[in-house]
Order: sequence, then structure tokens, then C-alpha cells
Amino acid sequence: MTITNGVGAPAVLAATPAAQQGPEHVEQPVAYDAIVLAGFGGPEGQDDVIPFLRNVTRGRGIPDERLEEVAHHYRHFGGVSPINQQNRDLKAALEAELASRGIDLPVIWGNRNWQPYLAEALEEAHARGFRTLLGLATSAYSSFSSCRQYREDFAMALEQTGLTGELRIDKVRQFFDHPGFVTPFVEGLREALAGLAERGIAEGGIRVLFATHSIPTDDALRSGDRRVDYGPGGAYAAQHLAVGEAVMRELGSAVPWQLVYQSRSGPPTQPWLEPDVNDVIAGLADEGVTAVVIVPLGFVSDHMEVLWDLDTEAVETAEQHGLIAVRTPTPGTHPAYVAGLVDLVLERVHGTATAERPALTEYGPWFDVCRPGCCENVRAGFKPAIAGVAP
Ligand SMILES: CC1=C(CCC(=O)O)c2cc3nc(cc4[nH]c(cc5[nH]c(cc1n2)c(C)c5CCC(=O)O)c(CCC(=O)O)c4C)C(CCC(=O)O)=C3C
Ligand SMILES: [Fe+2]
Repeated sequence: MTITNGVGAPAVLAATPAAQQGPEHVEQPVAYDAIVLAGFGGPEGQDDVIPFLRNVTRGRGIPDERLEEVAHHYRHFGGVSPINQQNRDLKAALEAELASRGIDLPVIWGNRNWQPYLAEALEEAHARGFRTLLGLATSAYSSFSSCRQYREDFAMALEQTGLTGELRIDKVRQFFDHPGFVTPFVEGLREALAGLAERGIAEGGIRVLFATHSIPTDDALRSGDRRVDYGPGGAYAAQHLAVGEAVMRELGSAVPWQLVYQSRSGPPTQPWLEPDVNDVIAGLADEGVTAVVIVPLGFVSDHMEVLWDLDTEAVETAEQHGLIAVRTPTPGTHPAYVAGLVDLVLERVHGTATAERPALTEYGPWFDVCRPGCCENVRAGFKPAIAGVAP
């Protein structure tokens, strides 16, 4: 058996008996009663900021100085994160898309870290008589923060509301390489490169920076299927690199690109994925680069990590080093993204065969039911989670 390192066909390290694995994809139709849109949540006023940050970091060992610093980002915008409004807009766009296709599936919205909480969404679903729910998390890649934590928070909400056993909750697969998610990035980058060409900037003087949230290296190595070696940075980094490659391939562009990380937190002693976007930008001026295009590949909407860490900090770093910086759009409510999410829902409603599911990288289509040990987090302990096979 060969074990690949880096981006390549994933290698299975240790076989788990098939009987313990459960199906990787649910290829039978399921009559869902409703969709539960699961967001991150954000504060909507100055008084919400600290309680929100305590919710996010509960039991996580984030230093107080970091919380102060992050509170300042929110305070700068009146204590309001745009993320809740973005999820209201996404909910409305999904409802319109479902209605236009004649699909009768209500969308109920709940957050992990702020009102309306997931527990409220489950109570509402139950009160409306819904029993079979399809979770849709606003997060595309595999890692504890972007996959398993949503699954654990669903399980916790079931416990809190006493609805465990009453409600079935499945979850839409990670959609990092679904065309609906990738298309808005392709379009945004195409436009940005055309704009730079109009300004007479040579391709050789441009660097495309695909930006995503840094995570602890330990989490990254545990992202994805435990039995697979995805190389340094685990499935999380491998998926991002593969999507970056897919975007450049779709564009047919030869502009040099790289993956960069942002929004690091945690104690300085804990290793997180690198390089940081600001360090990379600072070094590029010496390499003869005159313009950077920042593509927020890890994010679904223009929330605080985009508005502050990229549009404020990274753009400032570029200015300090005399570089032009352009930040391209996130999917938001782009029609391709909204339609793609509805397509992902329909995969489950219809039990679409895996071979017919769109995926732009060799890592997809990702699993409907997470694999053993998927995206575990040793620091957080091992908690029950929906939509996965038993570890
Ligand atoms: C992978 C990933 C995504 C992308 C996937 C996804 O979209 O879900 C994401 C999104 C987001 N992260 C957000 C906010 C925060 N994340 C924090 C902390 C952390 N994020 C982490 C990872 C990720 N985070 C990690 C490993 C931590 C360390 C602590 C922990 O292990 O939990 C903290 C605490 C302070 C700090 O450390 O910065 C805050 C306030 C918001 C809301 C923004 C808004 O309000 O507009 C969003 C969308
Ligand atoms: Fe975060």
C-alpha cells in the first residue's frame, strides 16, 4: 500500500471492518421535513460582544488579550457582526430558490454561538411537527471548527431540548469543491485579474493569495478521515490547495498563487497553520511583486474575519509595503452558490448516486456520514455528534 504525501490520491492507512463503517453516502431517498441552516452567529450590539466571545471560546484556553483584541474588531463596527444578517439573507435566498423549483422544504435558521441558537431552531422544528431534518452548516471544509463542531453542537442542542431520539438530523456534506461554492471565487478572481490587466500590471507582478482561517496544526492533522494521510496540514490544507488549483484551472490562468492563513488565536506556544497572510505580503515586495489579489477561499460570506483580518489588516500591510491589494468576493448569496446548496439538499432528498455528484477535486464528493474519528479535537474531548459513524 502506498501512502501519499501532499496533494494526491488519499491513501487508506488502516482498514476498518466494513460493518463498523456505515454507509459513506446516503444513496437512498429521504423524505426530509425541513432544512436547518446552522450558522456561526455573531453579536448585534456592543452589549453582545463579550457574551458572544465567551460562547465562542468556552473551554478553549484563548488568552484574555486575544479576546480583548477581537472585541476591539467588533467594537469598531458598533459591536455588530454582519454575519447574522448575511444568514438571514441566505435563508431568504434559499427559500426563494426552493420555491422557484417547486420544492416544499421550510428553512429554519439557528446558530452555534448566538441567538437564534440551534436549540431554538430544533424546538421550532419539533413544534411545527417536523421530525426528519437536514442540517446545512455555513462552512465548506473539513476541520474541527468547520465540520465536527457543527455536528457536536447539533447533538448538544438535541440534548438541551430533550429531543434526542425525537428528531433525526442528517447533514449536507462538506461542499468545498462543489461548483456552486467554487464558481463565485472563479468569477471574482477573473474580474480582479482583468482589472489589474487594464491598469497595465503584468501577470508576473501579481500574486494570488488564497486566504483561509488558520487552525491549530493538531486539528489540521486530525481533519478528515482518520484512516487517510492527507499530508502536512491534513485534509483541511489539502482541500484548500486542491480548490485553489481548481480555481486556477477553471480560469486557465498562469498567475503564481499560494495558500495563506489568517486570524490565528490560541497561545503562542501552540502551533497553528502558517504562513500568515501579513507575513507573506510583507515578503512579496522584495520578490518584485506589485499587486496581490486576496481570495477569501475559506469563507462563505463577508463576516468579521473577512472585514477585519483581510479588508482592514491585510490591506494595510499591503499599503505599507507599496503593494496594490484587491480582495475578491465571498459566495454570500451568489445565485450559483444558492442554487448549489439547493442541489446539495436534493442529493439527499433523491439519494443521488455518488458518481453523479459534482466535485471539482480528487477529495470529493465528500461523505454524507462522517468517517470514523472525522475532524476530532483532542483538546475539546470526545463529544457525541450527529451525522457520523461511531468512532
Ligand atoms: C476554520 C474556522 C472558520 C471557518 C469555518 C466557518 O465559517 O465556520 C471560522 C469561522 C469564524 N470564526 C468566527 C469568529 C471567531 N472564531 C474564533 C476562534 C477560532 N476560530 C477557529 C476556526 C475557524 N473559525 C479556531 C480554530 C478558533 C480558535 C478557538 C476555537 O477553537 O474555537 C473566535 C474567538 C476569538 C479568536 O480567537 O479569534 C471568534 C470570535 C466567525 C464569526 C465572524 C463574525 O462574527 O462575523 C466565523 C464565521
Ligand atoms: Fe473562527
